[in-house]
Amino acid sequence: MPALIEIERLTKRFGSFTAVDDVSFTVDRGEVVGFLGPNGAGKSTTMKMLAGFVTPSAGTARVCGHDVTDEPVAVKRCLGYLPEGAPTYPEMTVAGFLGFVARVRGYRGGEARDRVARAMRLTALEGVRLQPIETLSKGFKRRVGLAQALLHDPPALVMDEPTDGLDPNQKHEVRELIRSMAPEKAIVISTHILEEVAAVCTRAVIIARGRVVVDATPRALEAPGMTLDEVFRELTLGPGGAREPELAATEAA
Ligand SMILES: Nc1ncnc2c1ncn2[C@@H]1O[C@H](COP(=O)(O)OP(=O)(O)OP(=O)(O)O)[C@@H](O)[C@H]1O
Repeated sequence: MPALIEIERLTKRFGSFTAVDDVSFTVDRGEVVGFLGPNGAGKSTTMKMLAGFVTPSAGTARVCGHDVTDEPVAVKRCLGYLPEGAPTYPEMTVAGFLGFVARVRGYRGGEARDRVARAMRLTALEGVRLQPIETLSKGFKRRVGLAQALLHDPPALVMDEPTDGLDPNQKHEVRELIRSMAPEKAIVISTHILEEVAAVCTRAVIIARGRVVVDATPRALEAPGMTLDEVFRELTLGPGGAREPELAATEAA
């Protein structure tokens, strides 16, 4: 059976600048892949292509067997996506926003209420359910983003820095949540926190300058007597290790 997430020679060019360059990897049910790389390496762009927000320039990606370009609606049904910064509608209450997401996803009546209640329970949002999102702390806003990604209980989850902005307790809770969901799902998380990889990931894919430089278990990475931190620096530093396109054409993402 094919993996739930399949990325095959995926490439994204913005003008003459190649942000994602021939990236391939797969994620099976039960795997949590930590997607690592320095700023500007191409992590968010890869995730946006998986979620259908950016069109690939070349290559393909499939989620639950559906092609991200040819079958975008089918992909969205089986994918939960937490974008960077977790954009929401700030003036809506938590319950109002999640109810709206439930309706967009096609749930009505009791089922919609149950889905919203479950998503709020998983992300511990019940206490702020009637609060406008703009009045929440950064960590709680992030959890609202997480709740909308989990609402339809998708088999594939792609999360762009899920613990960004959370305090240590909240980080722990989100990692526990990811761990508890892992057996049933294929999960990709991007992160800059290397300890997170050891804590929740079964595999690490390191990307630099748009290209995959490592795809291995966290344990295999540490094996040659180096910490993950040292391995990361060695693989991603160097000419152009962290980069921004100087004259790259922009494209609305
Ligand atoms: N819409 C766009 N137009 C032009 N260049 C873009 C666009 N989106 C991203 N880029 C460039 O592509 C490169 C990869 O960006 P991306 O956001 O994918 O990196 P990242 O690995 O997620 O970085 P970070 O860790 O800082 O979030 C960067 O150099 C970025 O400036």
